[in-house]
Amino acid sequence: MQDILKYNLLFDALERGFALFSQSSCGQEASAGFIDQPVRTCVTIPSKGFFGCMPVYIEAEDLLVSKLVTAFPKNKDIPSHNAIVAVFDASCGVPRALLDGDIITTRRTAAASAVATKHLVNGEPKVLAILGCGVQGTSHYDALTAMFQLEKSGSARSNVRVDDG
Ligand SMILES: NC(=O)C1=CN([C@@H]2O[C@H](COP(=O)(O)OP(=O)(O)OC[C@H]3O[C@@H](n4cnc5c(N)ncnc54)[C@H](OP(=O)(O)O)[C@@H]3O)[C@@H](O)[C@H]2O)C=CC1
Ligand SMILES: O=C(O)C1=NCCCC1
Repeated sequence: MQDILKYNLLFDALERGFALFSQSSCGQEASAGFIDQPVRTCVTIPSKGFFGCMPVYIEAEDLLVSKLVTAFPKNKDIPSHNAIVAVFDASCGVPRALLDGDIITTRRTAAASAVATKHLVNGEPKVLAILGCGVQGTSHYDALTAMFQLEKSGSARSNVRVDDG
């Protein structure tokens, strides 16, 4: 997954996916087929974290896919987020693949931020500052520096601990 899921490929795929999802969601007919993606369903594990299920039907690929993801923010020495992605054939319902979802979560999230920034930013961004050097802090640095020609970029661990209750 590390070798396959390059940011430049992800940027293009996400832009196409977001456009199709938006068209499908407002009932527009898209020649590239529709996407049916309900909001993630979550089960809460009290004071520990959550377990989320993220299904989608992608007509153009004839695929049914679901990510299953856990977020246990208090994990120490093991990742706080863990995921698998199950892929089924939408023509017959047969399972086709079970993928490690960790790199997919790490990079897709950051690539989505980079694509959103490209469309929302006013002008060409020059400076990037990231607070926090966890998995997403690091992947956002990689994705945003891959997307933009920045003059200054950096990330830092926060000395301020937010009280998470
Ligand atoms: N929308 C999406 O698709 C996704 C969203 N996420 C969300 O992004 C966030 C980051 O995830 P990820 O990077 O994987 O998690 P990590 O556990 O790898 O990193 C957590 C980050 O938060 C900081 N942090 C944790 N607790 C505190 C605190 N009490 N006060 C201040 N900083 C704190 C850590 O700082 P330090 O290193 O100094 O401890 C670290 O930078 C989470 O909220 C996660 O749920 C994640 C994946 C996908
Ligand atoms: O959308 C995702 O993927 C995730 N969102 C919140 C944290 C878990 C993964």
